[in-house]
Amino acid sequence: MSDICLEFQNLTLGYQGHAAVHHLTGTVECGSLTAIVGANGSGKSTLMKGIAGILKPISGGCASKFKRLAYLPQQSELDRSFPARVVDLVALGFLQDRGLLGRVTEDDKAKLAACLEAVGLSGFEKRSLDSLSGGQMQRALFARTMLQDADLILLDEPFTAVDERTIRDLVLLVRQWAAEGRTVLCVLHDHVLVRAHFPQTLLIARKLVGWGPTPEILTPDKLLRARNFQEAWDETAGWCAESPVALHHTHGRGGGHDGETQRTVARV
Ligand SMILES: Nc1ncnc2c1ncn2[C@@H]1O[C@H](COP(=O)(O)OP(=O)(O)OP(=O)(O)O)[C@@H](O)[C@H]1O
Repeated sequence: MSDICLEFQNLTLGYQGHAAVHHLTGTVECGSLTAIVGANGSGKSTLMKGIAGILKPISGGCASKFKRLAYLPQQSELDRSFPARVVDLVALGFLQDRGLLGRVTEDDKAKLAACLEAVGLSGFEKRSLDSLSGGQMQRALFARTMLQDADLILLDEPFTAVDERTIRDLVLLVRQWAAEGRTVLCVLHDHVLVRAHFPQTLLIARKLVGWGPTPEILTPDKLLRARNFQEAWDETAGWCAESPVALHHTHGRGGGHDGETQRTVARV
Protein backbone atom coordinates (compact mmCIF):
# COMPACT_ATOMS: atom_id res chain seq x y z
CA MET A 1 0.00 0.00 0.00
CA SER A 2 2.97 2.28 -0.78
CA ASP A 3 1.15 5.09 -2.60
CA ILE A 4 -2.28 4.08 -1.38
CA CYS A 5 -3.87 6.34 1.23
CA LEU A 6 -7.19 4.49 1.59
CA GLU A 7 -8.31 1.00 0.75
CA PHE A 8 -11.96 -0.07 0.83
CA GLN A 9 -12.26 -3.81 1.27
CA ASN A 10 -15.78 -4.92 0.39
CA LEU A 11 -16.95 -2.12 2.68
CA THR A 12 -20.62 -2.06 3.68
CA LEU A 13 -21.88 0.79 5.87
CA GLY A 14 -25.31 1.60 7.21
CA TYR A 15 -27.62 2.31 10.09
CA GLN A 16 -29.55 -0.03 12.38
CA GLY A 17 -28.70 -3.01 10.19
CA HIS A 18 -29.81 -1.30 6.95
CA ALA A 19 -26.98 -0.93 4.47
CA ALA A 20 -26.56 2.52 2.90
CA VAL A 21 -23.27 1.82 1.06
CA HIS A 22 -22.74 -1.67 -0.35
CA HIS A 23 -19.64 -3.74 -0.93
CA LEU A 24 -17.27 -0.94 -1.91
CA THR A 25 -13.86 -2.16 -2.99
CA GLY A 26 -11.05 0.01 -4.31
CA THR A 27 -8.18 2.29 -3.42
CA VAL A 28 -7.45 6.01 -3.22
CA GLU A 29 -3.91 7.09 -4.01
CA CYS A 30 -2.02 9.51 -1.79
CA GLY A 31 -2.18 13.07 -3.05
CA SER A 32 -5.24 12.50 -5.25
CA LEU A 33 -8.22 14.84 -5.54
CA THR A 34 -11.52 12.93 -5.77
CA ALA A 35 -15.12 14.10 -6.04
CA ILE A 36 -17.79 11.86 -4.48
CA VAL A 37 -20.90 12.23 -6.62
CA GLY A 38 -24.42 10.78 -6.42
CA ALA A 39 -28.06 11.65 -5.90
CA ASN A 40 -29.60 12.58 -2.54
CA GLY A 41 -29.54 9.56 -0.26
CA SER A 42 -27.02 7.67 -2.40
CA GLY A 43 -24.63 7.16 0.52
CA LYS A 44 -22.04 9.92 0.03
CA SER A 45 -22.11 11.27 3.60
CA THR A 46 -22.31 7.74 4.94
CA LEU A 47 -19.10 6.91 3.09
CA MET A 48 -17.38 10.02 4.49
CA LYS A 49 -18.44 9.04 8.02
CA GLY A 50 -17.13 5.53 7.42
CA ILE A 51 -13.76 6.86 6.32
CA ALA A 52 -13.63 9.27 9.27
CA GLY A 53 -14.32 6.36 11.64
CA ILE A 54 -17.58 7.88 12.94
CA LEU A 55 -19.52 4.95 11.49
CA LYS A 56 -18.29 1.39 11.97
CA PRO A 57 -18.61 -1.00 8.98
CA ILE A 58 -21.45 -3.51 8.93
CA SER A 59 -19.01 -5.71 7.04
CA GLY A 60 -15.74 -5.35 5.21
CA GLY A 61 -13.28 -2.64 6.14
CA CYS A 62 -11.45 0.56 5.33
CA ALA A 63 -7.70 0.50 5.80
CA SER A 64 -5.86 3.78 5.69
CA LYS A 65 -2.46 5.35 5.83
CA PHE A 66 -2.34 8.92 7.00
CA LYS A 67 -0.96 10.92 9.88
CA ARG A 68 -3.73 13.45 10.34
CA LEU A 69 -7.35 13.58 9.28
CA ALA A 70 -9.53 16.65 8.78
CA TYR A 71 -13.26 16.08 8.32
CA LEU A 72 -15.63 18.87 7.40
CA PRO A 73 -19.24 17.63 7.74
CA GLN A 74 -22.27 19.15 6.01
CA GLN A 75 -23.21 22.57 7.39
CA SER A 76 -26.63 21.18 8.35
CA GLU A 77 -24.89 18.97 10.92
CA LEU A 78 -23.29 21.95 12.68
CA ASP A 79 -24.86 23.82 15.58
CA ARG A 80 -24.24 27.54 15.05
CA SER A 81 -26.29 28.66 18.02
CA PHE A 82 -23.45 27.61 20.34
CA PRO A 83 -22.03 30.84 21.87
CA ALA A 84 -18.59 30.74 20.26
CA ARG A 85 -16.49 33.17 18.27
CA VAL A 86 -14.75 32.62 14.94
CA VAL A 87 -11.40 32.38 16.72
CA ASP A 88 -12.75 29.62 19.01
CA LEU A 89 -14.02 27.61 16.06
CA VAL A 90 -10.81 27.92 14.07
CA ALA A 91 -8.64 27.17 17.14
CA LEU A 92 -10.30 23.75 17.31
CA GLY A 93 -7.85 22.95 14.53
CA PHE A 94 -5.20 22.73 17.29
CA LEU A 95 -7.17 20.07 19.17
CA GLN A 96 -5.22 17.11 17.77
CA ASP A 97 -1.92 18.70 18.89
CA ARG A 98 -2.83 20.53 22.09
CA GLY A 99 -5.85 18.67 23.50
CA LEU A 100 -8.83 20.44 25.09
CA LEU A 101 -6.87 22.27 27.80
CA GLY A 102 -3.70 22.90 25.82
CA ARG A 103 -2.17 26.36 25.84
CA VAL A 104 -2.19 28.28 22.57
CA THR A 105 1.28 29.71 21.94
CA GLU A 106 2.27 32.94 20.16
CA ASP A 107 3.32 30.79 17.21
CA ASP A 108 -0.14 29.17 17.18
CA LYS A 109 -1.78 32.61 17.17
CA ALA A 110 0.31 33.64 14.16
CA LYS A 111 -0.67 30.41 12.33
CA LEU A 112 -4.33 31.00 13.14
CA ALA A 113 -4.14 34.58 11.87
CA ALA A 114 -2.48 33.37 8.66
CA CYS A 115 -5.27 30.83 8.08
CA LEU A 116 -7.97 33.47 8.64
CA GLU A 117 -6.19 35.76 6.22
CA ALA A 118 -5.94 32.96 3.62
CA VAL A 119 -9.73 32.54 3.66
CA GLY A 120 -10.41 36.29 3.68
CA LEU A 121 -11.62 36.50 7.29
CA SER A 122 -8.99 38.74 8.89
CA GLY A 123 -10.79 40.98 11.37
CA PHE A 124 -13.56 38.45 11.99
CA GLU A 125 -11.80 36.83 15.00
CA LYS A 126 -14.27 38.06 17.63
CA ARG A 127 -17.45 37.72 15.60
CA SER A 128 -19.95 35.22 17.03
CA LEU A 129 -20.70 32.22 14.82
CA ASP A 130 -24.41 32.99 14.63
CA SER A 131 -23.60 36.42 13.13
CA LEU A 132 -21.79 34.95 10.11
CA SER A 133 -23.30 34.49 6.69
CA GLY A 134 -23.29 30.96 5.24
CA GLY A 135 -20.27 31.77 3.07
CA GLN A 136 -18.35 33.36 5.95
CA MET A 137 -19.06 30.31 8.12
CA GLN A 138 -17.74 28.06 5.37
CA ARG A 139 -14.60 30.19 5.10
CA ALA A 140 -14.09 29.86 8.88
CA LEU A 141 -14.46 26.08 8.61
CA PHE A 142 -11.90 26.02 5.81
CA ALA A 143 -9.53 28.03 8.03
CA ARG A 144 -9.95 25.39 10.74
CA THR A 145 -9.30 22.63 8.20
CA MET A 146 -6.18 24.45 7.03
CA LEU A 147 -4.93 24.77 10.60
CA GLN A 148 -5.30 21.02 11.11
CA ASP A 149 -2.52 20.49 8.56
CA ALA A 150 -4.04 17.11 7.65
CA ASP A 151 -2.79 14.77 4.98
CA LEU A 152 -6.28 13.28 4.47
CA ILE A 153 -9.06 15.85 4.06
CA LEU A 154 -12.76 14.93 3.82
CA LEU A 155 -15.16 17.68 2.73
CA ASP A 156 -18.92 17.02 2.68
CA GLU A 157 -20.73 19.44 0.37
CA PRO A 158 -18.45 22.36 1.29
CA PHE A 159 -19.90 24.72 -1.32
CA THR A 160 -23.60 24.44 -0.51
CA ALA A 161 -25.29 27.84 -0.15
CA VAL A 162 -22.04 29.62 -0.95
CA ASP A 163 -21.76 32.35 -3.60
CA GLU A 164 -19.64 32.02 -6.75
CA ARG A 165 -16.78 34.16 -5.52
CA THR A 166 -16.46 32.19 -2.29
CA ILE A 167 -16.64 28.91 -4.22
CA ARG A 168 -13.83 30.15 -6.47
CA ASP A 169 -11.67 31.08 -3.46
CA LEU A 170 -12.34 27.83 -1.60
CA VAL A 171 -11.81 25.63 -4.68
CA LEU A 172 -8.39 27.25 -5.09
CA LEU A 173 -7.57 26.22 -1.52
CA VAL A 174 -8.72 22.65 -2.17
CA ARG A 175 -6.56 22.44 -5.28
CA GLN A 176 -3.63 23.90 -3.38
CA TRP A 177 -4.02 21.21 -0.69
CA ALA A 178 -3.89 18.49 -3.34
CA ALA A 179 -0.89 20.16 -5.00
CA GLU A 180 0.85 19.99 -1.60
CA GLY A 181 0.42 16.18 -1.67
CA ARG A 182 -2.62 15.98 0.62
CA THR A 183 -5.34 13.49 -0.29
CA VAL A 184 -8.73 15.19 -0.69
CA LEU A 185 -12.18 13.60 -1.02
CA CYS A 186 -15.03 16.02 -1.54
CA VAL A 187 -18.79 15.39 -1.79
CA LEU A 188 -20.28 17.56 -4.52
CA HIS A 189 -23.52 17.93 -6.48
CA ASP A 190 -22.27 20.45 -9.05
CA HIS A 191 -20.98 18.43 -12.02
CA VAL A 192 -19.59 21.55 -13.73
CA LEU A 193 -17.39 22.17 -10.71
CA VAL A 194 -16.36 18.50 -10.59
CA ARG A 195 -15.41 18.45 -14.28
CA ALA A 196 -13.41 21.68 -13.93
CA HIS A 197 -11.43 20.91 -10.79
CA PHE A 198 -11.58 17.24 -9.72
CA PRO A 199 -9.43 14.79 -11.72
CA GLN A 200 -11.01 11.70 -10.08
CA THR A 201 -14.68 10.91 -9.45
CA LEU A 202 -16.40 8.20 -7.43
CA LEU A 203 -20.03 7.89 -8.55
CA ILE A 204 -22.22 6.15 -6.05
CA ALA A 205 -25.85 5.04 -5.82
CA ARG A 206 -25.69 3.01 -2.62
CA LYS A 207 -23.25 0.82 -4.51
CA LEU A 208 -20.43 1.84 -6.79
CA VAL A 209 -21.52 2.97 -10.26
CA GLY A 210 -18.16 4.22 -11.50
CA TRP A 211 -14.77 5.32 -10.21
CA GLY A 212 -11.86 6.75 -12.13
CA PRO A 213 -10.85 9.80 -14.21
CA THR A 214 -13.74 12.28 -14.13
CA PRO A 215 -14.34 12.46 -17.93
CA GLU A 216 -14.80 8.66 -17.95
CA ILE A 217 -17.23 8.67 -15.03
CA LEU A 218 -19.51 11.68 -15.54
CA THR A 219 -20.89 10.26 -18.78
CA PRO A 220 -24.61 10.28 -19.67
CA ASP A 221 -24.90 6.48 -19.43
CA LYS A 222 -23.23 6.22 -16.02
CA LEU A 223 -25.25 9.14 -14.66
CA LEU A 224 -28.41 7.48 -15.96
CA ARG A 225 -27.40 4.19 -14.35
CA ALA A 226 -26.82 6.00 -11.06
CA ARG A 227 -30.25 7.65 -11.29
CA ASN A 228 -32.06 4.43 -12.23
CA PHE A 229 -30.36 2.51 -9.48
CA GLN A 230 -31.26 5.18 -6.94
CA GLU A 231 -34.89 5.34 -8.02
CA ALA A 232 -35.23 1.54 -7.88
CA TRP A 233 -33.79 1.42 -4.36
CA ASP A 234 -35.84 -0.09 -1.54
CA GLU A 235 -35.32 2.17 1.50
CA THR A 236 -36.31 -0.60 3.89
CA ALA A 237 -33.95 -3.25 2.50
CA GLY A 238 -31.56 -4.72 5.03
CA TRP A 239 -28.07 -6.09 4.66
CA CYS A 240 -27.38 -7.88 1.36
CA ALA A 241 -24.96 -10.64 0.47
CA GLU A 242 -21.76 -9.95 -1.40
CA SER A 243 -22.00 -9.77 -5.17
CA PRO A 244 -20.34 -12.82 -6.77
CA VAL A 245 -18.29 -10.50 -8.99
CA ALA A 246 -15.43 -8.98 -7.02
CA LEU A 247 -14.68 -5.42 -8.09
CA HIS A 248 -11.30 -3.84 -7.73
CA HIS A 249 -10.45 -0.26 -8.53
CA THR A 250 -7.32 1.78 -8.12
CA HIS A 251 -7.54 5.51 -8.56
CA GLY A 252 -5.79 8.80 -8.05
CA ARG A 253 -2.16 9.72 -8.32
CA GLY A 254 0.84 9.14 -6.18
CA GLY A 255 2.23 11.60 -3.68
CA GLY A 256 5.09 11.63 -1.18
CA HIS A 257 4.05 10.25 2.18
CA ASP A 258 7.15 8.35 3.20
CA GLY A 259 7.46 7.06 6.73
CA GLU A 260 3.77 7.07 7.54
CA THR A 261 2.35 4.39 9.73
CA GLN A 262 -0.57 2.26 8.57
CA ARG A 263 -3.66 2.14 10.73
CA THR A 264 -7.38 1.68 10.43
CA VAL A 265 -9.61 4.74 10.13
CA ALA A 266 -11.76 3.58 13.02
CA ARG A 267 -8.91 4.33 15.40
CA VAL A 268 -8.41 7.94 14.26
N1 LIG B 1 -28.35 8.52 11.12
C1 LIG B 1 -29.04 7.80 10.21
N2 LIG B 1 -29.90 6.85 10.60
C2 LIG B 1 -30.60 6.11 9.71
N3 LIG B 1 -30.49 6.26 8.36
C3 LIG B 1 -29.64 7.21 7.91
C4 LIG B 1 -28.87 8.02 8.81
N4 LIG B 1 -28.12 8.87 8.07
C5 LIG B 1 -28.42 8.59 6.78
N5 LIG B 1 -29.32 7.59 6.69
C6 LIG B 1 -29.86 7.01 5.45
O1 LIG B 1 -28.79 6.46 4.70
C7 LIG B 1 -29.00 6.71 3.30
C8 LIG B 1 -27.78 7.44 2.75
O2 LIG B 1 -27.73 8.72 3.36
P1 LIG B 1 -26.53 9.74 3.11
O3 LIG B 1 -26.71 10.88 4.04
O4 LIG B 1 -25.25 9.00 3.15
O5 LIG B 1 -26.82 10.17 1.61
P2 LIG B 1 -26.14 11.34 0.76
O6 LIG B 1 -25.77 10.74 -0.56
O7 LIG B 1 -25.06 12.02 1.52
O8 LIG B 1 -27.38 12.31 0.54
P3 LIG B 1 -27.48 13.93 0.36
O9 LIG B 1 -26.97 14.22 -1.02
O10 LIG B 1 -28.96 14.17 0.48
O11 LIG B 1 -26.68 14.57 1.45
C9 LIG B 1 -30.30 7.50 3.18
O12 LIG B 1 -31.34 6.59 2.87
C10 LIG B 1 -30.51 8.07 4.57
O13 LIG B 1 -31.88 8.22 4.88
